Amino acid sequence: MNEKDMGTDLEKVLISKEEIDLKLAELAAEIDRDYAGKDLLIVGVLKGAVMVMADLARALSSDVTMDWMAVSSYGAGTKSSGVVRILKDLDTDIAGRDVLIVEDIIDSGLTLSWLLSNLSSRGPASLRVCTLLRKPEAAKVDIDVTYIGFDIPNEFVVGYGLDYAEKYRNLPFVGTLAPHVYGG
Ligand SMILES: O=P(O)(O)OC[C@H]1O[C@H](OP(=O)(O)OP(=O)(O)O)[C@H](O)[C@@H]1O
Ligand SMILES: Nc1nc2[nH]cnc2c(=O)[nH]1
Repeated sequence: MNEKDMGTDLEKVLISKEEIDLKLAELAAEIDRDYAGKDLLIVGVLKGAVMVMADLARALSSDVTMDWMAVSSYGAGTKSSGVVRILKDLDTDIAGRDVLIVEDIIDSGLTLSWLLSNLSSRGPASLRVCTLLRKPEAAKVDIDVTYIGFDIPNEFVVGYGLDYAEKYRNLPFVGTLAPHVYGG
């Protein structure tokens, strides 16, 4: 799907596919450097992080292993409920492993804060976070994030994995929705 096919649903493109590709290449180079000689496990948080995981993993030169977790903190709407449920747990035992959580977005930070405490209780050798997007103005908790793609304004965004009511995940860019779409 491209920008034209979005019709009147899209308000604006915030981050283009080209900007995302460039940023992921930079982040991948940093990660390659930081984990040289290590056996890195990257953990994608479903569903939103699918695109970031796929593109980041292919931009890395090092061999990594990949695993997935699905958690739910949002209902059908656009606000975090703060209540996190595991919908799918890791297949990997992460005790003693170097683990990098890969997220599409940190908004309130509630999901990640919960995930960090859950995964750190499993005894990884190291645990860090990489996110494509972060909304500093929306933060409800302070989180130490090692790899950040873009800090963005406090607006609801879709595309590149991010949905509204399960739609728009397949847009190759990140954009904002027209207020009439979500009743904003
Ligand atoms: O910082 P927070 O306010 O907690 O928001 C961030 C979370 O929200 C999104 O997931 P969502 O719950 O929408 O599920 P999805 O990835 O399956 O779309 C996103 O992928 C993060 O995991
Ligand atoms: N689609 C989408 N999901 C989110 N989850 C947390 N923040 C957002 C956002 O801005 N857009």
